[in-house]
Amino acid sequence: MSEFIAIDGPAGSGKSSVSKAVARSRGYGYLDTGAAYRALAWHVLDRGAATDDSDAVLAAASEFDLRLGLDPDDRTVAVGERDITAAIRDPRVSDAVSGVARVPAVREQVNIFFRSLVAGAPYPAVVVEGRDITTVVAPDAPVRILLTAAPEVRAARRAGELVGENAAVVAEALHKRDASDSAVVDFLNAADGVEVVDSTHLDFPQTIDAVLAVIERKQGAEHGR
Ligand SMILES: Nc1ncnc2c1ncn2[C@@H]1O[C@H](COP(=O)(O)OP(=O)(O)OP(=O)(O)O)[C@@H](O)[C@H]1O
Ligand SMILES: Nc1ccn([C@@H]2O[C@H](COP(=O)(O)O)[C@@H](O)[C@H]2O)c(=O)n1
Repeated sequence: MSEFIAIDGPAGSGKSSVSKAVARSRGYGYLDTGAAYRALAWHVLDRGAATDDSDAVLAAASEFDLRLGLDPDDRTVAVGERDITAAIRDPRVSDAVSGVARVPAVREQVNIFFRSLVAGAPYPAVVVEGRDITTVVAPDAPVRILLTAAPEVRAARRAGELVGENAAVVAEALHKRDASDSAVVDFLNAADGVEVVDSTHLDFPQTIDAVLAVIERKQGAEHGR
């Protein structure tokens, strides 16, 4: 049975890039839970429905053959035989994804999927990142981290990734998604026992080191080292 390393935080805080690097460096698995929500949003749109129609979302979720692995070097996401790895990063999906994430039955369904993936993982631990991982999906995980950064820093980092997109439009979309998502789960405040890593003034390697330091300290305490 794999151990959860639970990481949550707001949009653009570095959850996926930092978690992946941490998983690689420790030989752990990596689970991008946002990819599951994005894949479902893509699936709803692909069926010609809207993600603000919760009946349509539930119907799509009942016929949702999601394929998502734990290898930090393989980000492939598929629904059935269709590879949607790139499509789920499209702004059209980013704008629609909060609609599927606010349906409670969807959250229960994907959480069961996440726990079963980790339970059967061929790794000593899996770095699992998303917005409710430290609080809902794995509240008993030995390592729980809230990764954050100032809103303007997160927006600038995200704008830097999206070549050709207007920085102000990117920032507005990111803040809008945070506002919508934070009505469903609180990923802006650390729950009891959750360590905060604030990367506002850290570069990427320093952020990885800060997360690794928390993991080592927590695992050391857990195993009496
Ligand atoms: N400490 C850092 N310094 C500089 N850039 C960083 C740092 N941490 C992350 N980044 C960069 O910020 C961008 C956003 O990171 P990432 O996509 O991992 O965030 P996220 O929290 O997974 O976002 P979302 O929830 O929207 O998917 C990436 O380009 C990443 O390389
Ligand atoms: N644990 C999670 C993970 C994601 N979401 C929702 O999915 C969207 C996309 O997530 P990214 O990490 O890929 O940006 C996110 O905006 C949430 O709506 C979630 O609710 N819980």
